[in-house]
Amino acid sequence: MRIIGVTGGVGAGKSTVLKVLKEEYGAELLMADEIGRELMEPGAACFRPVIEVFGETVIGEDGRLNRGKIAEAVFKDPEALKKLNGIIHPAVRREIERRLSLLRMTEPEKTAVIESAILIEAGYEEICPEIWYVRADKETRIGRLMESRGYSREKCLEVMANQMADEELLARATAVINNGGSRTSTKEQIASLMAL
Ligand SMILES: CC(C)(COP(=O)(O)OP(=O)(O)OC[C@H]1O[C@@H](n2cnc3c(N)ncnc32)[C@H](O)[C@@H]1O)[C@@H](O)C(=O)NCCC(=O)NCCS
Ligand SMILES: Nc1ncnc2c1ncn2[C@@H]1O[C@H](COP(=O)(O)OP(=O)(O)OP(=O)(O)O)[C@@H](O)[C@H]1O
Repeated sequence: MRIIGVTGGVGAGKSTVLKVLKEEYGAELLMADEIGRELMEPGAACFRPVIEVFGETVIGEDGRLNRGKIAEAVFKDPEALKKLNGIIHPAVRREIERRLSLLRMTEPEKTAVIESAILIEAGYEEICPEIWYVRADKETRIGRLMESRGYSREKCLEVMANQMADEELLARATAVINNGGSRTSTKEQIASLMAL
């Protein structure tokens, strides 16, 4: 089974690359933030531990965790982010490894893609022989995020400040996808990498 790790900063285009890998190459997607989201639902493994650290005030009116409130707390405070990561990452990692072993048994011919904005920080180099770094310059990313998600410039900068620098990601990646241009150009780069 080919295992590819896809990383890149907020708004760089990871989801866009993943969509191509799934639709055109039948890849199986393992997205850390989506799995993290599932594990934070009421009754799931991380729900209570998060409340124990951040207090009852992070429970929303619908009884689920208020992600906006948690984001406000952690992206301004590296210590709080560390605590949140300490709860979410081990649980996400276990779930990803469980899904990978299942895939290895049932669909070994498939390509599995693990995606996270903080793939390297969270230690996934250990299980991903390939690390693809999806890249676009800061202003392009901010412009896209403001338009598509309604993020403020300040929010983009806050999240970026908590992510690994471009130079370090370039040094650690086994391949780089430049997503600062057109979607067609990105698809062509993916095609070259998939042909390897
Ligand atoms: C802080 C939380 C609750 C905010 O949720 P919210 O729905 O508002 O935003 P979302 O999850 O889409 O995150 C927005 C962006 O922030 C960045 N980000 C998320 N978690 C982290 C982190 N731990 N460190 C650095 N950047 C992060 C990513 O680029 C992400 O796309 C959520 O991001 C979270 O639980 N993060 C910790 C878990 C984690 O590490 N997830 C995997 C990161 S991909
Ligand atoms: N080559 C491109 N040209 C134009 N728009 C793009 C391109 N690539 C991505 N986008 C748009 O930019 C936005 C951010 O891209 P995407 O959601 O793929 O980023 P991401 O890396 O997954 O972000 P996050 O870390 O927050 O999950 C989206 O609205 C997407 O449609």
